Amino acid sequence: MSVLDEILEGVRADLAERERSVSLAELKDRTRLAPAARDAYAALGGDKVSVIAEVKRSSPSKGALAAIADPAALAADYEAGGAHVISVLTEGRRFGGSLADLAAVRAAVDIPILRKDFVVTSYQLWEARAYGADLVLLIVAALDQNALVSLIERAESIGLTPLVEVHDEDELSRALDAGAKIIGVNARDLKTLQVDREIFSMLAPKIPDGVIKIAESGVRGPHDLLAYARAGADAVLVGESLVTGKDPRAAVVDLVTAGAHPASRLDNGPGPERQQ
Ligand SMILES: O=C(O)c1ccccc1NCC(=O)[C@H](O)[C@H](O)COP(=O)(O)O
Repeated sequence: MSVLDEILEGVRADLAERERSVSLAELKDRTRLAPAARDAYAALGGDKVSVIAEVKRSSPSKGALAAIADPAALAADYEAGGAHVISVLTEGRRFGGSLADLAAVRAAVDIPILRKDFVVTSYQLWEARAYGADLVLLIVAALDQNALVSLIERAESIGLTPLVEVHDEDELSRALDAGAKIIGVNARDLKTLQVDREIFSMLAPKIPDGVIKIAESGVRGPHDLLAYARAGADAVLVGESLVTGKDPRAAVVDLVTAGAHPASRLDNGPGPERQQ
């Protein structure tokens, strides 16, 4: 069984528990109290390289990373540092996250929030909206094509912006066939946990203009952001190096500053926002 399969097994068990305690109808009712979804395309599709800063306590690859007693305070620091989107890991068993983290972060920041989890049913999309997310991660490797297409459609229909994650060419063509408008290329292979930053450079040229390209994982500092940017990234998603550093806010400032530098866009052509 791969690491991803093990994670999915736990996710399905936890999901079944939540479905027993909160009905879908109740969840849909709760979404009426949630603030209107923020515009993720505006946050990610500008002419600078955007920064998605992640609230990440632990991971299957590294174990415990940071205690993060107050995820709202960390997210507020990220926002003060200029982050464009906050990613909140809500998976509990391997990442130490929760929907309570998502709600706390929603109450603390005004920028869009990504629910980062292993979504396998539309129930989780309603949860994401009910707890204040604006974007939701859909991992191609975790879904068959019918499920991927229907989750993208359902997410969009309830106001969530899907970020569709791929790791190889086959997954990329499935994401494009399914109509993904924001694609995250994860340098981490979720089956082996190996990180290979070159995967982004290999896949980015195959992603059509007008689709937002996000480089996920392995960003240790501005030099990695710049390398991803030169390979065509519109945004980077950063977790470990922010939560393990001494000053997450200053680290975000450094990334945002690098992303705003004209050199970061040299080989990149116009950003999605500036295309017709
Ligand atoms: O981080 C892991 O070990 C991991 C293992 C299995 C599935 C997903 C995993 N991480 C999720 C992510 O994609 C990252 O949290 C995100 O891209 C940030 O990566 P990093 O900056 O390298 O922490």
